[in-house]
Amino acid sequence: MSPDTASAPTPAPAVRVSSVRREFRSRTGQVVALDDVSLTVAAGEFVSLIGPSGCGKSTLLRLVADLDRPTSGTVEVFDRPAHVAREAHEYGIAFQQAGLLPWRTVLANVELPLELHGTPRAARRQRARELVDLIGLTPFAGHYPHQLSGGMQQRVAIARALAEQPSLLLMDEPFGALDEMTRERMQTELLRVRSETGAAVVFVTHSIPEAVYLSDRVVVMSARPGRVRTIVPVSRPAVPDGVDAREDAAFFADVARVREALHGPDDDDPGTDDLAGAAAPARVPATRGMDLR
Ligand SMILES: Nc1ncnc2c1ncn2[C@@H]1O[C@H](COP(=O)(O)OP(=O)(O)OP(=O)(O)O)[C@@H](O)[C@H]1O
Repeated sequence: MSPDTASAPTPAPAVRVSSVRREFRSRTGQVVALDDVSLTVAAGEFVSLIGPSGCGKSTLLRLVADLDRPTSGTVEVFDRPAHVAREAHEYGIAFQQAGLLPWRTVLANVELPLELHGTPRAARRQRARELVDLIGLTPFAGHYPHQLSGGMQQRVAIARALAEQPSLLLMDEPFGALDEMTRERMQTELLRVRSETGAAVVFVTHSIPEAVYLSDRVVVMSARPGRVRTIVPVSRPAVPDGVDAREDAAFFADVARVREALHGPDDDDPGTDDLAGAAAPARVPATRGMDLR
């Protein structure tokens, strides 16, 4: 049984993944990327997926996004099959590469989904201006992607993902390519944008501190075949104005809990995956591909 089945489901969760298995066939044989994965994400909740490289985080996100279909099991978004939710433009997607169109300005990139779905010109321009303002790039609205820093490009990608007022944002390592300072600013920005929009977020990351800082819950996955190993609720205490939550003792305690969950004693097969450091002391991680600062 998945650890998530213990939590009481709300009437219309943003995401409900039930007993999902995803197998791939390749020249070298069959790969079981996900096995018996169940997960519920409440409306408005921020959930991060973390786990060793190849454990199926992106595969799970792609299934939720209806970019792929499970071999067995079901994926529902707001109580509807994922493909129905996608057709209803229920969610926005931002991946590691900002994926902006180089020949379109910031404003025109943000407008793109609205244009594709037939929103009249004046309405889409107004919405794009609001979003560009929300991400603090109004002075750059007429710039082209190559005139922006990596962090700015990522902000544009997030604004574009928000264009259709999605109730669910799916993000796959959106800050992975950014330097540390920009990344921290973007994390703060994302929390602000999310609190203004009320969207649920499913966020894939390799960084334990990033997952803890952003999330209400951190889903720790085991190495292939990917399963939900455990789900760590994050305490997120209120901190006084001017204090960064990343400097709070509760933050460090939660980081340690996620780290211990990743390297816990219940590792099924520690010798064959990227959690080769599973037997090492929890605070001396040796996980390849993980950012364990
Ligand atoms: N289209 C595909 N065909 C064959 N195998 C695939 C395909 N997509 C993913 N896989 C395999 O499924 C497993 C899970 O891949 P996935 O990209 O979901 O992992 P991940 O946890 O996101 O990895 P990373 O952290 O390195 O990005 C891997 O072994 C991968 O090689």
